[in-house]
Amino acid sequence: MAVYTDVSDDALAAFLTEYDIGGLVAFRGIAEGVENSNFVLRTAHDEAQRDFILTLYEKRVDPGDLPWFLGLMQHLAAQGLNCPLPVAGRDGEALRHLAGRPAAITTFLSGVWPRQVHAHHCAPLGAALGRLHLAGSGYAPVRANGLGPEAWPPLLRASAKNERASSAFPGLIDELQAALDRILPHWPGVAGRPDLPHGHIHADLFPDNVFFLGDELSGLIDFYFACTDLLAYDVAICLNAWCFDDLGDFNVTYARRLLEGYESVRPLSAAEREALPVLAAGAAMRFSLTRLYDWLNTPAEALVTRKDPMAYVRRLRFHLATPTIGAYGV
Ligand SMILES: Nc1ncnc2c1ncn2[C@@H]1O[C@H](COP(=O)(O)OP(=O)(O)O)[C@@H](O)[C@H]1O
Ligand SMILES: N[C@@H](CCOP(=O)(O)O)C(=O)O
Repeated sequence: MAVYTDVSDDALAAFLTEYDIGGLVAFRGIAEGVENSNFVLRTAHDEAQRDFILTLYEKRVDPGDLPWFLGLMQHLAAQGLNCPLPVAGRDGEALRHLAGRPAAITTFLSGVWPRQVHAHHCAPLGAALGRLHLAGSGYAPVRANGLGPEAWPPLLRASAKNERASSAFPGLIDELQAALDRILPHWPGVAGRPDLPHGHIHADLFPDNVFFLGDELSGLIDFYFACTDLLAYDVAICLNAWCFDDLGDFNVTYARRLLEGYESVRPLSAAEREALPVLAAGAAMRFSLTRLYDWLNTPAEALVTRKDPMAYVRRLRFHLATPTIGAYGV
């Protein structure tokens, strides 16, 4: 589920008077997603009906970051990227408050996310990521990645302190510590290592954040982990999220298509290609750590579905055992 905060009819009616988007026709919570509360809102203006998404921002989103996220979506949409466009109220402000939470309305995107990834999804996904990176370059404000390499040791320590860590995941804390010791000294731009191109990255472009209509990619959503970081790290996140099957096996055809799609828009430099194994290991580490933390700290009776950290630990093992870029289809 992802409706953490209920919205009463009266509160919604009062909220909508601040907009010029027509009268309310329908309103329902969306069960998918894990971070925020999302609702579909249908309004009518004269004869025309329109759908919107109402988001109430919850636990992990720092309210101070919301203007950056909404500004980035506005910028990307203006550049022609198909992403949700924040809708301003009559006073020109898109970021407002509802039911005690920061809230915003954005445009509704058509399409469905692929429940099963196939090879034909991967090139369009790569190309869309490349377009996102190019389109983001004109957005001046910067947001550091709060879940980048500096955040990984504290996240691991926080999980290690949890009394259930060793019984739920025997040996995992030590394995992740050993993996961190291998990854961090090789991270681009640290300890005198050459840096790589930076820009605004999505940082969570998993299949559930990418919509398709038939074989056509129709839009990208969920920019609430977006930040300014290594562009190739975003590629590495997608290699993890799109190129492993349900058994945890890496699919090099998917990876090749993803990279070809990306490079049809933004070719990777030789240094970016060389860095793919460590970036992919870092991406697997990031999702292993946040999933592990959430697994240990989400009460079993909570309505949200906990995501399995081991799925990303297995990816991490693959990357650490695969130090050459050939294995990625490069
Ligand atoms: N702009 C949008 N257009 C259409 N559906 C959307 C849009 N934004 C979110 N959704 C729906 O809400 C679900 C959860 O959104 P998401 O942003 O991934 O939530 P969370 O950040 O809480 O994980 C998506 O899977 C999709 O069904
Ligand atoms: N993609 C992350 C969790 C974030 O979920 P989202 O619903 O906001 O995309 C993971 O799989 O661990």
